[in-house]
Amino acid sequence: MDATTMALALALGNLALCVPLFFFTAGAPGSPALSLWSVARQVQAIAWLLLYFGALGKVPGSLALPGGSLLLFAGIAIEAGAQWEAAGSERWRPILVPLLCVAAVLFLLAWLVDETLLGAVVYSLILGLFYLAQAAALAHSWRAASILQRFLALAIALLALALAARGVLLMPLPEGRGWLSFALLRQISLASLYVLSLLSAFGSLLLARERLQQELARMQVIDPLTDVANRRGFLNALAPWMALARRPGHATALVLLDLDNFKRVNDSYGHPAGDVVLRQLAEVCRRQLRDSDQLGRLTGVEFAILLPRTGLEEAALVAERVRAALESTAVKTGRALVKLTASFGVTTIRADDSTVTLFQRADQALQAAKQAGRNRVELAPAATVPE
Ligand SMILES: Nc1nc2c(ncn2[C@@H]2O[C@H](COP(=O)(O)OP(=O)(O)OP(=O)(O)O)[C@@H](O)[C@H]2O)c(=O)[nH]1
Repeated sequence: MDATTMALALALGNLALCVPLFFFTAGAPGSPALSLWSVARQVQAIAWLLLYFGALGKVPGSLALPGGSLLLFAGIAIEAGAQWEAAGSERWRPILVPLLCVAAVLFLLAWLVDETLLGAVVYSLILGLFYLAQAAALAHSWRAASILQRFLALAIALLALALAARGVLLMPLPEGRGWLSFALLRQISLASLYVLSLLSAFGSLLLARERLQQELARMQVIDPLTDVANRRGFLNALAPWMALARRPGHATALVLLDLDNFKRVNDSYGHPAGDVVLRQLAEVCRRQLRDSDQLGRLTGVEFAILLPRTGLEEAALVAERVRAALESTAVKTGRALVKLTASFGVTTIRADDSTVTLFQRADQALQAAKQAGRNRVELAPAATVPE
């Protein structure tokens, strides 16, 4: 494919992507990353159109070539920014415009000095660099990344290097050497750019879908207010420990905790302030626990803590630690400092327990703590047979 046909193909391809994207984001505003990505693709579509009409002679080359190239830099840099945004980092924001300005100045200088050689060198290097920034965003959380994300990071990085290789090799070997001719380098660079554009377009769409699926799966087991496991998530985490409790020597404890007199917080400061207090107190509890422990929100202001490989007395100490941490915490809401306490019921899983009997026993201990004056830890009676 020659460069003119490729410019047309990429212009039409990007336009065909932008139109449904426009209606998609207009119907239901998507994430900032998706909106940004949509802008990036619009800018790339205009860039390719300009380059195409420039190649046809419909727009003067002195305008189309630098104008199209600068727009292309901007489109690909914004696309890299969208990938960083999707990766949860905002650090790209303050550097985008200065980086683009430096790229524009470098390219224009190179192009003015020597359009064919130096201009092509800087053009390839800048495009390669911006695509490498995209690959870096995809590789950012490598351990947590899906197979698709890892593949895209590697493929985009390799193609970006192939694109930049032209820039690196053109300076020392302007005529090429042996089989590595100038024409071949140009073909490799054009093909890399074409595949990069398609790969990052389809890859980004698939990644967006994959992230949505992961978010939906997460929402099924995570409480959105406190960001700890919800009832379903907690019961999922509990299930294997219920099974393990049938084997001797594997004590696992369950602690139920209920915030005391929470209704007063809502009544005095309003429900939104109550939400803030609830969120912060959940965080206080979480900070007192090990990574292997599991905190869950069962209902309104009732939480549960699963303590694997923990006996009754040790669990009582953990509960006491959480109780003391809550008691000493003052949460600042808009209008006041709120101090709250919680009551705790502690038990361990028994070999013949079902979740119903387990929670009943922990709840009885919790109610005993409430009746004994709140802000205390009560233990369920220890099992008469070894646990
Ligand atoms: N702000 C806020 N309040 C909630 C939420 N879920 C439950 N609540 C409130 O928490 C309060 C729980 O009240 P109860 O558990 O019946 O009683 P309490 O006032 O905590 O008193 P005791 O449990 O008897 O110590 C109710 O007023 C609920 O409306 C929530 O997500 N946000």
